[in-house]
Amino acid sequence: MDLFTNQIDPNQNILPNDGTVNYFGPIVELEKADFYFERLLNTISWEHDEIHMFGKHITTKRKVGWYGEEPFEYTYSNTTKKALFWTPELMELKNLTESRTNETYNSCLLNLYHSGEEGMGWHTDDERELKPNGAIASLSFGAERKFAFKHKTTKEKVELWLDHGSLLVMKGETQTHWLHRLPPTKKIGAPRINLTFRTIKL
Ligand SMILES: O=C(O)CCC(=O)C(=O)O
Ligand SMILES: [Fe+2]
Repeated sequence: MDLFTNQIDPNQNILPNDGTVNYFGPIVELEKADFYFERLLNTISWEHDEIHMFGKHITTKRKVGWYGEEPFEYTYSNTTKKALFWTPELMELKNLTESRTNETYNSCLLNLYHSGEEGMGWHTDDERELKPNGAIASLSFGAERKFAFKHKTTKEKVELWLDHGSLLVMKGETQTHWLHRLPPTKKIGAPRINLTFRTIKL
């Protein structure tokens, strides 16, 4: 079943079972969201992601940034990155996200998608450095994009649109039972920046 949420209720779990995902809709007003998009675009140390998979070396079109309260090392797809210290905007956005989600985070992975043709394939955020079942909060700026969940065993799908300035949180057993992705599309030309606040195990 495909579900498109048009009514926004942050208390509603958009997953039918095996995890919790809440969509808050936009949590910063439009002008502020435009400001953050511009600022993040110009101040984050964006780098192409180097992925080592199946013996191949791939450079993604999408760019990434990795920040945190300590120089945490984070390994995914056989690449290790060392976190840079929070920028002022990241610190503000972290505080806002913590107060809205009632959770704490110590790091943030940023993704810059230059257009709809860049996306992210099916995956779970369950790297060994992350606190098991820790909340992952996702902030989006720029082009509105579709986001999808797929249950690992039942294959059930849940889809929604992530708006400019919006917040989504994935909690509980979500990463154990569900995959998620950002599908690529030729219909969207504008760029998008996504921030996922995470907790690295100390
Ligand atoms: O861009 C997004 O909305 C999702 C990013 C994501 O899933 C990730 O960084 O792990
Ligand atoms: Fe993810």
